[in-house]
Order: sequence, then C-alpha cells, then structure tokens
Amino acid sequence: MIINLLSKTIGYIRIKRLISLSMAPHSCKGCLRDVIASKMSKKSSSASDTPMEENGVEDVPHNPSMPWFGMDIGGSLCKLVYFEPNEAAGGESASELETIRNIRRYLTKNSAYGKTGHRDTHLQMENVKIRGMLGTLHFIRFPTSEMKKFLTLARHKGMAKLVSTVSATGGGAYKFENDFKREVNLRLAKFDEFDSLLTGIHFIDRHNPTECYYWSDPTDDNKCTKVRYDLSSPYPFLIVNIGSGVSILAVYSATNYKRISGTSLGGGTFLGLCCLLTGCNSFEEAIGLAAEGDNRNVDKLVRDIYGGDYERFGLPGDLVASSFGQMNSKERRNRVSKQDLARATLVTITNNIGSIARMCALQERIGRVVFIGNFLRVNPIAMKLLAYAMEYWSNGTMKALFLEHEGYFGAVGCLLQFHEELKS
Ligand SMILES: Nc1ncnc2c1ncn2[C@@H]1O[C@H](COP(=O)(O)OP(=O)(O)OP(=O)(O)O)[C@@H](O)[C@H]1O
Ligand SMILES: CC(C)(CO)[C@@H](O)C(=O)NCCC(=O)O
Repeated sequence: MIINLLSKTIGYIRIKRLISLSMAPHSCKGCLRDVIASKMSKKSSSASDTPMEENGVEDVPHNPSMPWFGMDIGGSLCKLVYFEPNEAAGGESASELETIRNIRRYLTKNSAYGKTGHRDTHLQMENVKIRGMLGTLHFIRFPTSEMKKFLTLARHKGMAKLVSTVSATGGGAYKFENDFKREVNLRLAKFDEFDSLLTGIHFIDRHNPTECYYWSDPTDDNKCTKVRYDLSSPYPFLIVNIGSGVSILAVYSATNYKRISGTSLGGGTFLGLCCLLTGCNSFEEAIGLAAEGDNRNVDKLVRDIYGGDYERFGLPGDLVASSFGQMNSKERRNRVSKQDLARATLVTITNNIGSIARMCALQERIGRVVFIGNFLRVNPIAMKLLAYAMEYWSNGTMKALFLEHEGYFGAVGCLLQFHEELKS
C-alpha cells in the first residue's frame, strides 16, 4: 500500500518534471518523448497488478505528439491501429503539421496499401475519446512478412521526423525492434501481448454496444443469426485467442488473469495445411474453398464405423470419429476435391480448438468462452462450429461468444497503454 502510494507520487513528480521540460525547443522533443515513453513502458511492465485508473498518471495532462499508433506484430499478421483526432492537437511546427496531414490523408483516404495492406473500414470507430481527445480509430492490417516494405514506406512518409517512439506488442515487437531503430529511427515501447489484449477488449467493448455476440441455432443455416450479448459484467471468462497459434486465458477481473493453455494447431496450421493440400495461396481463398466443400468425403464419421449412432456413449453417427480418416484409401483420394480438403482442414483445426477450450472451461469452472483472433475473420463456418460444439458438449452450460474487432484488441490495448488511457 505504502509502496504503491510512493510509486504513484514519484511517478507523478517525474511526469510533471518531464512536462515542464517538454516546453523546451522543438529540437529536444524527440528525446523527451523517448524518456517519457521509456518511463511509461517500464511502469506498465512492473505494475501489472495495478489498474491503470489508479496509477496517478491519468491526472497528468500530457499528450504524446501525433500521430498515435498501436501495433500488434504477430506471427502471421501485423495489426496497426491509428487514432485520427477530430481536431488538431496543437503544439506542432508547420513542417510537422504538414507531415501529420500527409500521413493522415494517406491512411484515411485509402483502404488498400500496396498489394497486401488493408484498412477494415467496417470496423472503424468514430467519436472515441482517448486521453481527452475525440477522434476516429482506424484498423489496418498487413502480413508480418511484409515488414520490410512497411518500414520503407514509414520512412518515405516521414514517420521518423515526427515520433521517436511507437507502442508495439506481439512477438514482432521484440523480433523487429532493431529493424525499427535501424531503418526508421523509431523506438518501440513494448507491451505484453496479453496485457494489451485485455486492455483492448475492455476498452472496445465499453465503446461499442454491439461488440459482443453469439450465434443462435448455429446448425440451422436458415435460422442461424448473430445475437447481441451484454459483456458489461463478464467475469470470470475464458479468452481463446486463435492467431497463428492459440492461447487460452482465464480472466477473473480487469487485472487478474492467467494463460492456462495453448496449442500450436491454430490459424497458421489451417492456412499452412490448406495451401499444401489444395494449392491455394491466401486465407480468403482457403475459406472460399472450404465454404464449397464437404468434410464427410475426407473424414471418417462415427456412422462409417458403427453404421449409425454409438448410443451408449452419446456419439451421434454424423460426428467425426477420425479427421482425414478416409484419406488412407487411394480410391477415396482420387474422388476428393480441393474444396472437400479445405473444409476438412477447417473442421479439424476448429474442432480441436473447441475441444481444448471446453476442457479448459470445465477445469476452471467457467461458462463464458470468448473466441477472438484473425482465424475467425470472414470465417462464419468456424464460428458456428465452435458455437455448436461448446453448447452441445457442455449440455448448454457453456456459451461461445465472439467479438466484432476479432484480431485488433492487442493493437488497441498497446495504443491505450502507451497513453496510459483506460478512462473514457
Ligand atoms: N489476410 C490474412 N492473411 C493471413 N492470415 C489470415 C488473414 N486473415 C485471417 N488470417 C488468419 O488469421 C491468423 C492470424 O491471426 P492473428 O492476426 O490473430 O494472429 P497473429 O498475431 O499473427 O499470431 P500469433 O498471435 O500467434 O503471433 C492466420 O494464421 C490465418 O489463419
Ligand atoms: C506464441 C504465441 C503466444 C504468440 O502469440 C502464440 O502463437 C501461441 O500461443 N502459440 C501456441 C503455443 C502453445 O503450444 O501453447
């Protein structure tokens, strides 16, 4: 308690001092921002048990210079969240303002960047308040394999002239740290990926009333609909983050969570196997093929073994008994289509994740399971499978929930943590 109070007071005094120093001429602004960011970054990593609202920095009217970004650099995709203020922040020189305007124009007037960068305009959030400023959150993604091109673009757009520090999370915040420094003279303020994920989830759910939903009647295509779910009192809940790999977190409060499990059979596995088996070259193509296919031409079902249901242990005939279990037969292999193989890959990976999630939920005695991550992007087949599997195998005691901003929570969370912003 006393230590907490002391660190709050010391933190406050330090930041106050830094602010008075930041009245210094523009030439010093970059290095001051570095110091502030490094203080904030150290603070956040050592105070993971302290809610942001309580750490004292909230009261200090310090706004880092524009533009504000949060980056989540994952194993497959890099997610970039950009905050576009409704009004200019002020304090910038004429040349800085010009560069800020150019970056803003480039990011907000386009929805595609080069061949592989995309802005998810349907996810855009308007009139969001961050650190007292109203603005729009933009959601951009590109393959992490294109990082070199991104750094070149960032240099050409004059990023290095404006901000000396960008907040980043995900494994790439560590892996690419030196590249950012060397190529664009940008320092990364690094935040833990799961701290960021949770911060992002809490923030976005509070700002978007239609963020959380579940699928009703997931097995009936005619009746199946998305139904809004109120996540305002969510604890405890499980997060199943399906990225390249899968991490499962049990969340007990805003600041108390643990990573309870994971599996390497995730979204990266689905895409990798699908490319190998069908010759497809993108996630969108893989999902498109899966939508047209039938996994029953690939998998061995309970009915292929029992001739019907295995009643004694409640195993219905149409349950998959053995994923890819038909593919030992040359004759079957000759008949199977790319679409069937894509569908079977999707069903195999999804059911395995659902099964692990269910066991974790059972072990932790948690009923609400929130599935997120970009594996669920444009992927209603997987979401409905998860919804059905969770409900069916738990006899209705567990619920699969989904969030609209799927893979962007880490990026939002680290943007907010950098600005020490949790209050709206
Ligand atoms: N356009 C896309 N390109 C590549 N993968 C995509 C795309 N859209 C969706 N995906 C799926 O999303 C997965 C990556 O999800 P996400 O961005 O949440 O994880 P990540 O942060 O890259 O991975 P990790 O957290 O394991 O480091 C891919 O493995 C793939 O299954
Ligand atoms: C390595 C991370 C945490 C990177 O986000 C993720 O890809 C993951 O949780 N993979 C699964 C690792 C496991 O087997 O538990």
